[in-house]
Amino acid sequence: MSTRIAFLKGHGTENDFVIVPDPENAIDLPPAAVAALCDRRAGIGGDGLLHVVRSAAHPEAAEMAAEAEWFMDYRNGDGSIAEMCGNGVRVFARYLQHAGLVTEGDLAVATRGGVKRVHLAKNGDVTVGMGRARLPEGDVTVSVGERSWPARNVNMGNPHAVAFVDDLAHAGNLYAPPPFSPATAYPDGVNVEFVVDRGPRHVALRVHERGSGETRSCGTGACAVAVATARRDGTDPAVTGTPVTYTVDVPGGRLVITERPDGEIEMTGPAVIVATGEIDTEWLENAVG
Ligand SMILES: N[C@@H](CCC[C@H](N)C(=O)O)C(=O)O
Repeated sequence: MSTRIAFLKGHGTENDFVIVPDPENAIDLPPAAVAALCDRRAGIGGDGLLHVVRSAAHPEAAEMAAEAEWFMDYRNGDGSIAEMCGNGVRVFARYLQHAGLVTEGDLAVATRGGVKRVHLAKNGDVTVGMGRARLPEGDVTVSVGERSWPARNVNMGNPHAVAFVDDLAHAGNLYAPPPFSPATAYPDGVNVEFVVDRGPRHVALRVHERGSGETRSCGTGACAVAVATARRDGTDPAVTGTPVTYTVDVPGGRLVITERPDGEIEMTGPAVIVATGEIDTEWLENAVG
């Protein structure tokens, strides 16, 4: 007889997630199970999965338990693990509110990228303190077909390569990760953002995410883009002493990113729970094989 596991489905600017509440970390979710659940035809479908666990119950988060009760055990759609997911944190916080585990206002969420401070606003927006970006040195070129562009390395806990292009269509179909030169530039893979200008302090992006393919939004990617654009525009707050805000349009909506002179970055955007349901564990066991 099959048993059932509760799940929810949510998204943040259409970066969508299967949410699996599991406070005591009792559900085994190997990569193949995550990939089966995120499969858009044979599973529930999602760019990634948010495993909701009490920090104290997870070996990777126990040290953060005093600061943050809940750990976002984030997985990419292919089952791989990533350090951080910006849209994921907003949706994670929205789930905690939806489940009555937190109320509107401020909370802390443990992630593999450290504890993130989150604010659930009355208007439905969610703001996350994303920490500081690192800008590793290195000249990298990203190509699509005949075109190639220099890419800026920006690390938001997870790696990003940001390329400014004339037209987002030049990024092509993004079915596969765009090739880099040197090919060894990112041994652990990378998320690639293609960026165009839309107006003063306003850009738009398309993204190919490591472990998920082209997605409709990437929160860490939008932060990486804002950071790279500020350096390009001469608005780097560490230099000007003034915070800078960029509006970043993604295919699935809009994110607003502010970087302060101390390097701290805040991201604001929506987060929505769209469905609840039950996973048939017999199906999942068969899918995993
Ligand atoms: N969509 C996420 C990023 C998820 C992780 C990424 N695919 C990686 O492997 O680093 C976001 O909103 O930040």
